Amino acid sequence: MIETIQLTKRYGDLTAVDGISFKVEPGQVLGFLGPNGAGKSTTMKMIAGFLAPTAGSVKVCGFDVEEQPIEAKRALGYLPEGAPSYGEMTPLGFLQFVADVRGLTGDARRRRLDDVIGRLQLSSVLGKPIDTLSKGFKRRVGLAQAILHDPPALILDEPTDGLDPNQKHEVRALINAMAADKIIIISTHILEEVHAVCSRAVIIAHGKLLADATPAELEAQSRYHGAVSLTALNVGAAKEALLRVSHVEEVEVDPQDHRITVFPKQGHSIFNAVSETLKAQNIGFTELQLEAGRLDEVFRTITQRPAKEARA
Ligand SMILES: Nc1ncnc2c1ncn2[C@@H]1O[C@H](COP(=O)(O)OP(=O)(O)OP(=O)(O)O)[C@@H](O)[C@H]1O
Repeated sequence: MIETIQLTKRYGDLTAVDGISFKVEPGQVLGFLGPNGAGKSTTMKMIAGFLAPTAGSVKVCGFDVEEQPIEAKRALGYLPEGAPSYGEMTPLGFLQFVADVRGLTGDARRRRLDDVIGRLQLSSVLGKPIDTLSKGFKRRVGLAQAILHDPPALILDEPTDGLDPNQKHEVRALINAMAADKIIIISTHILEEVHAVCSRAVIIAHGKLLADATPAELEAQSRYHGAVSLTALNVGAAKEALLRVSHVEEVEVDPQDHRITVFPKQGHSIFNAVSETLKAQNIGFTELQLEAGRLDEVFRTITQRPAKEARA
């Protein structure tokens, strides 16, 4: 388990991380979300033991990061933001160096090197200076060093930032493949990532923890949760008919694509009634959908609310 207890970091007058507490169990991928400057990297650096907290503590697999730093670091793989490494080294040289630092020897060392080189598909670039590699390959080298000693816990700071869609997909697939038996924390401001890899999400802003929930629970906070959306041939007629369906609170038309969203009164389900009304009145429609909720809207609402109110 990774546990942060009232974790706090102050830089002079600025409180970058303000009393953050959460737990992550094996098999969970925790998405750490927040706007720029929220305190994500600072929190991750404190979990990884790269930065001492001003107050509070972190335990990694039962080891206190400040009191038992060697044991805690042994249990942890860390990909810092931007995946920095030694640009003049080759991936092979760099990974051999990390294997030395991690104390890997003999068969285990060979097996682990083969495993990460295969898993991250690094064979074709093993002998080229890291500085000359594409962003995607650099990120893969960074991930390879993080998982080289096969740690039970992983901290990945924006692992897909700046990657193209194919590279993002590859990195997410790798995280999913490792997720079953590891504790993984990834920071991101890409909300689709939460759906793609996270079993839970923590939202922070101005250093404070504002939400800790599953993606579905967060979506359920969206005003779009339970709404019904559709495209109609005759938008005006459809809107008029939909406003008369029982338990409909509001009907919105997107000014750009003219998609209609029908909002229910609180606690009511309107999907069947919407569909039946449109059919009964011969109003042509396509793409009728029940909305799960929109994470981007929940993220905006939570992070732009005053902190006290958000935590209430
Ligand atoms: N070494 C430092 N000295 C002073 N202030 C710092 C230092 N490092 C970070 N900060 C400040 O602490 C706050 C949190 O920064 P942090 O990098 O943790 O945010 P973040 O959520 O990771 O942001 P981003 O998404 O932009 O990476 C910011 O206001 C930042 O300017």
